[in-house]
Amino acid sequence: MSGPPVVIWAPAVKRLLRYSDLVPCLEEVLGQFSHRDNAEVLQPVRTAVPLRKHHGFMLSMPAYMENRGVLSTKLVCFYRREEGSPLPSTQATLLLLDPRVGNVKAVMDGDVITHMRTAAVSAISAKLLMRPEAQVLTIFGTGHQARSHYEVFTEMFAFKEVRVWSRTRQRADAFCQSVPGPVKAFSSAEEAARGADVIVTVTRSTEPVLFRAWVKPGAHVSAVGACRPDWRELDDVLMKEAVVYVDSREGAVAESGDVVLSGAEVFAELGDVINGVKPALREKTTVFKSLGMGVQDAASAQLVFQRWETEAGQR
Ligand SMILES: NC(=O)C1=CN([C@@H]2O[C@H](COP(=O)(O)OP(=O)(O)OC[C@H]3O[C@@H](n4cnc5c(N)ncnc54)[C@H](O)[C@@H]3O)[C@@H](O)[C@H]2O)C=CC1
Ligand SMILES: O=C(O)C1=NCCCC1
Repeated sequence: MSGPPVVIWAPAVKRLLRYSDLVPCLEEVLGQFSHRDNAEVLQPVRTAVPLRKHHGFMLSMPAYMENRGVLSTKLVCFYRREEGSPLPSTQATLLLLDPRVGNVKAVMDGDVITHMRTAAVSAISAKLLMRPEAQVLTIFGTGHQARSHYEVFTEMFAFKEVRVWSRTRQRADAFCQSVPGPVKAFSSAEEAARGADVIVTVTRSTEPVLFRAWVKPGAHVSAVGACRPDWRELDDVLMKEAVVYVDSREGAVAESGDVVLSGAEVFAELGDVINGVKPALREKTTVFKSLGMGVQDAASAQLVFQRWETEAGQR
């Protein structure tokens, strides 16, 4: 019989997970995913259960990496919240199992993992697809993902200017005051976007907030919100004119309103670029449409658990 699972909650996950470990680990995992070799990664398209009464969805995100011996599933609920609602818009819990016997080894907070692994994957997209001379980063949104994206983008790259846009100036100002480095607050999305080399959209919008007319030719856009087939963050023109990269083709055609409703062609997965199978067209305007993958959570949970075991062994 196996013992009960350990519980590793948000403060411990935050202490144990570092971008310097996460980014190279996820880069490797994205490449493995795109090989479509079942011994490397098995990840069915996630299921979404609508919580109609509560204006939300529960996603179930299993993944198995046979070669690494990692089996996990994340349950994440996300909601359309009224502005100013005290309730969280996303809540996640992760189960890490022993694939040999099927017992749950750890129950982990999934929020910190979701914030950090999503931002880390966007940073990988920027590393691969932004122009080397990129100087200006713009973030649309001021929530959890905005913060984690700010953290990893400023840790990995040396932008000369960072901008943030929110629908209210107050929230943009509050974001600027809460982060360690200089950020310019914008109350006009257009002004925040014009001239930016990299634009990260991390909003809960269901309508386009970023338009091709505002995007500098050759810029890189990492589009992280709009994770339902009828939700949008980017307009049709941007989707059709840019070269579109995704985390998973199956996920993008099933879940991305920006891809499905625009009719844009998906050029490649990030993993295809990492594997050298598809080029990184840095000179073109590029969009990375992120939806999130169970295998990103699985690899992150393994990193947390390994560090937790090391710490436990030292106690
Ligand atoms: N691609 C992925 O792997 C993941 C995507 N997400 C998605 O990323 C987005 C952001 O997530 P969090 O930062 O955790 O949410 P959050 O609730 O912490 O922040 C959302 C931000 O969007 C803004 N916002 C809300 N409605 C808006 C509208 N109509 N127009 C413009 N801005 C609006 C809010 O003011 C806030 O700044 C959500 O859409 C979420 O579903 C979340 C986790 C993973
Ligand atoms: O991958 C995830 O985790 C999520 N993706 C879409 C929205 C909520 C969380």
